[in-house]
Amino acid sequence: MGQCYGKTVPTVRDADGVITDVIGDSDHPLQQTPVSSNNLPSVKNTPARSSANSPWPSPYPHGVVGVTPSPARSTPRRFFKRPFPPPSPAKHIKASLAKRFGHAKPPAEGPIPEDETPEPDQSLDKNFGYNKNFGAKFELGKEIGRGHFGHTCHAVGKKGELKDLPVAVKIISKTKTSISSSSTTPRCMR
Ligand SMILES: Nc1ncnc2c1ncn2[C@@H]1O[C@H](COP(=O)(O)OP(=O)(O)OP(=O)(O)O)[C@@H](O)[C@H]1O
Repeated sequence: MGQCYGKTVPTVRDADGVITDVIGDSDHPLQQTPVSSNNLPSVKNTPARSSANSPWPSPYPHGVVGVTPSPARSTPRRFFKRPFPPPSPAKHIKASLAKRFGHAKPPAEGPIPEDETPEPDQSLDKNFGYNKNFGAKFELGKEIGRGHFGHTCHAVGKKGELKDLPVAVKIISKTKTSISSSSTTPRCMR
């Protein structure tokens, strides 16, 4: 068990000294593969040269002897090293900015305007100045919501243009901002 036994293939030597393998039994030989005396297949009688009588026709046109040269020889040379570096994407960005704004200089950094033409009654008061005298200006009510930076409370104005008007006051924790010195920064939102 576990051993491999090779099958002895009978051979026939012709008058030229060419040895031919005989595949199949002696009564019904299936195929004969000519080999030379050095146990290599005989080039003279290979099937590629004797395909005229083969039931499978050759894909090459008739009369062509040998193998067509490889088309790889006619492949154009590839240059892996680029003569110029690829264009910088920043140039495209600058060009698009120049096309949009009329000059190559990008707009000055700053807060992005939320609304081009805000209506007076819909704009938010973004000034943080209610930490002083906040209790004198607004009557703080119950909490109506919470956000990431703080919570929002209902309030009513006591004086000024917001007198007796309901407002929403967002109280931002001091730990979430660095504007005010107090622990919380009330922010009035209409
Ligand atoms: N003007 C308002 N009127 C009524 N309710 C409001 C008003 N502003 C805020 N709220 C309520 O308070 C909640 C929290 O508001 P807030 O502005 O803190 O939310 P947020 O923008 O998600 O918070 P953050 O910006 O801190 O993440 C809202 O979900 C809303 O229910």
